[in-house]
Amino acid sequence: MTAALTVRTEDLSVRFAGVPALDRLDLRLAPGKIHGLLGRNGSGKSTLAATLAGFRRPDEGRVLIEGGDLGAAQEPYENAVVTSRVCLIREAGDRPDAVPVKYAVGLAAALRPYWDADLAGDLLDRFEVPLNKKIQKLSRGKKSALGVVLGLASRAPLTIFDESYLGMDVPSRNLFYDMLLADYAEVPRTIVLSTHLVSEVSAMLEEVVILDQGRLVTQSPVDALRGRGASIVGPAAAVDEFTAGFTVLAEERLGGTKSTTVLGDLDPALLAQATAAGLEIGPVGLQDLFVHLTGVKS
Ligand SMILES: Nc1ncnc2c1ncn2[C@@H]1O[C@H](COP(=O)(O)OP(=O)(O)OP(=O)(O)O)[C@@H](O)[C@H]1O
Repeated sequence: MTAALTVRTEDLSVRFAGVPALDRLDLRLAPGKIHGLLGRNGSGKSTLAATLAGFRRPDEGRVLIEGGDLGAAQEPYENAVVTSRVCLIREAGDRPDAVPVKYAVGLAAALRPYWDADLAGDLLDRFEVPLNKKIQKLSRGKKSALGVVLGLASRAPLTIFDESYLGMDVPSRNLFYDMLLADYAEVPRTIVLSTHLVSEVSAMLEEVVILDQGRLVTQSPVDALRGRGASIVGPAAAVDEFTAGFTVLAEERLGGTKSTTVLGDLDPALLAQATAAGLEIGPVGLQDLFVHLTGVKS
């Protein structure tokens, strides 16, 4: 039985040639949740994922992984007990690729204490990954699918997918999301999905970490983040009148109807005013908040 792990970073910095890729990060990833690790290109997501998985030694500060059958907090770097329980799947693969798929599957089965062979077989069938083909001869999408299979079937108490599924086409990615949710419901564990494609994964996430230029912008449950703003939909003139004075995150117009996403709290008096004006109030989209918080100009 997999028991989810808790991850903490304390004052974590990683530098390349003196330039910080991660800058004094203090984080806590709660056990048994699906976390989104979000940030623009170059924000430090892959560096953080690699450091959490023990692939990289921090330059300052530390990573601590605890709970489950690990018990007290331990650092992952050069620690085989921790790293056998932490599965990082990256687009690059990190596997020998002049060997058939079945070799990589056998290796994972030998190294992963919670490996589920039935699940692996089922997923290889569903993603149509041929067991006897050499990994280097697989298409990019099938290589990604192999990574997804190894990540899910490892049932590692901390499983990190670092944009490893982006090589797959949309139906395969949707299958990955479905299989991830189904297996996570059966065997809860701590999952991290690193991505800049926020809208695609936002419905699955329970908590998010947003990085920008190696620094922590925010760490928050998704619901709390969505509560930081609202979308107002209705007749364009009424929406414009109501949203004047708010920070506008996004606007969309279809004929006479407009949807404006704003930052800020809507108290009960404002909500009543909106209803009286015939406006509908909805939650703010994670993508809009992400764009705002990381300063992307749309
Ligand atoms: N091996 C390396 N050598 C030198 N600099 C690196 C190395 N790996 C990452 N960096 C730098 O560290 C910073 C963070 O990169 P990282 O790959 O962690 O970002 P990312 O958020 O995963 O980006 P992307 O979404 O583009 O994959 C970038 O400025 C990058 O150029």
